[in-house]
Amino acid sequence: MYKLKELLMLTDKGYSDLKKAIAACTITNLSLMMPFAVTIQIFAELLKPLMGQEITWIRMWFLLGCGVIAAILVFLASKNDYKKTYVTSYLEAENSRISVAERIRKLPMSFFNSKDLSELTTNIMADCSTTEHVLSHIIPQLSANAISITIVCIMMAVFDWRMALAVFITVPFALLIILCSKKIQARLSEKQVEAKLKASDQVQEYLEGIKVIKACGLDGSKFSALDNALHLMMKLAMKMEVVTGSFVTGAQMILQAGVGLTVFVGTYLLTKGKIELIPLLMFFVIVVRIYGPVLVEFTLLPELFYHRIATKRMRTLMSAPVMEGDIQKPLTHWNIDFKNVSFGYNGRDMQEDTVIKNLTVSIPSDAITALVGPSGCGKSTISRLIARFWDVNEGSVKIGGVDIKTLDPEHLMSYMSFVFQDVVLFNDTVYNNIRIGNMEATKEQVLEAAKAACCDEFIRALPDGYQTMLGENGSTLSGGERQRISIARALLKNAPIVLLDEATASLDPENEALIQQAISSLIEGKTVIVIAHRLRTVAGADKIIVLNEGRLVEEGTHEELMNNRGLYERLYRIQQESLGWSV
Ligand SMILES: Nc1ncnc2c1ncn2[C@@H]1O[C@H](COP(=O)(O)OP(=O)(O)OP(=O)(O)O)[C@@H](O)[C@H]1O
Repeated sequence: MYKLKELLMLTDKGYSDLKKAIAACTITNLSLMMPFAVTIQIFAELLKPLMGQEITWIRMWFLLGCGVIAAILVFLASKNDYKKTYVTSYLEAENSRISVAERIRKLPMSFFNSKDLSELTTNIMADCSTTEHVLSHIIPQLSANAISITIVCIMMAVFDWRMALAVFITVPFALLIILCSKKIQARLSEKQVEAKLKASDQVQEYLEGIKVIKACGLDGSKFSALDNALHLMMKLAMKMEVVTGSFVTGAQMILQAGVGLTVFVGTYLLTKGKIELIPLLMFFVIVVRIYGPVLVEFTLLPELFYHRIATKRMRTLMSAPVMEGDIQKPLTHWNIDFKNVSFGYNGRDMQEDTVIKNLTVSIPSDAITALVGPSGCGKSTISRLIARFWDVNEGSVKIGGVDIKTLDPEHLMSYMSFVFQDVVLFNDTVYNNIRIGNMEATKEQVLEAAKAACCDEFIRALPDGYQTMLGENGSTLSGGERQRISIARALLKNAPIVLLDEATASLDPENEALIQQAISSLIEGKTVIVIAHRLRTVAGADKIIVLNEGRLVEEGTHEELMNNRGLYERLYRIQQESLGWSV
């Protein structure tokens, strides 16, 4: 049984609930035998005239009374069974969804580089639903049926072992067919799951890229890729049904042969005078009744095989190593030091993919530091390393002298605010989207942050003001408005380190002025790291770090770097010249 807990990836509570559910289901199954036993007794009573005996009416009334009591007991057992199986399985599935989401939150970004979104969605939604289904509809019924079938088998064998043998002899053969099909079904299930993932990937890509698809006239080719993926999914689903159906039907046929066998053996024994008519008739009734639960077992088993694939995927996710570091030590200084840092998105083994190369640089506290350099030189990567979205492969990043690898990632995050160019807004109210910055903030604080980020005016003009729903990723707002909401969020967080990545790059001058004003409130008295392409926007920074191909090439103030006449001066000059261009 312990293996079952591992196999189904259950929590301790889930496992103990499953045991209760199996017990409840077994009780229901056994209680269902009571009306059946009463029916057989009534049946035997009714057949008495055939044997030249009289019906005992007192006994008949007694049996009817027993029937009513049995029906009440069945009702109570089913009610208990329902509560124990369904309610607890839904709770367990909810728990496993939460633990998967929690795990995902703790995984390093490198994990997400190798996984796509639809696979993770499948992990959280479909795999947990499979667990839900297996816990509510499969395991308790399967176990309870197996227990009650065994009890009936033993009882029948005690009564007449020859007849019991005739009834049950076909069961192992039919079961063998189901077990033999396990490998084929598992292979097909895996293919089917892959096809489903591919199809949901295609649907997602099609919907996300619908603008580009239309603009570039890709409807035909992109749609045929989607069409093919959906067609493959349908084909595999049908194949799966046909294969599963064939095995189950084959097993059913063999099992049903037991009815004929029982009649044959029974008639033989009757003619030889080795069995009475009434017990024989009882066996005939039982053989029809008992094959029902056995058939249910055969249809449930393939579903259990399928569940193993879902748990395999969940197991991979749950065993992926989380980010190291659990120190919650409060940080008091905000100077950031990179020492001999090397980093590549594909890990330390892929030397040719190294993005940051042996970088040693300091970012002073309570000052504005700009990261500049040609596109792809690693500016954003450095900001990701500071936030520990990724861990360095070599060297160290220290904040206030503490190696951030030793810190709990969530604790570290509490010291940082971000403003990125692509703002993520949630399908929630404007108010809640700002409050995400600090869930403990009061209403006044939220409004104050919105005002400081120049959002208040446009938010009040929205149909429901702060309570306006934003739609998916705030699609109803302009780029500048979205950006200001993200600044309000960062302001509310009031973290000592602020990372700004190209925050004003794609905005018109009016919006840019508003955002500059919002940013000024945000960065006041903070350790600020700005990533900028347009060098004139960072000319006033306290320190400018110039990178090229992942290496530090220059550092200093704007004046110092201009005097150096190096890469910075060259990039600055080119940008100034381009300002004079017109289209
Ligand atoms: N998630 C990722 N996985 C693999 N490689 C990545 C990833 N993100 C960035 N890179 C690569 O790392 C290198 C540096 O990227 P980065 O975004 O840090 O440059 P950047 O200087 O910020 O560029 P830009 O100014 O164009 O935004 C690039 O070659 C890029 O292709």
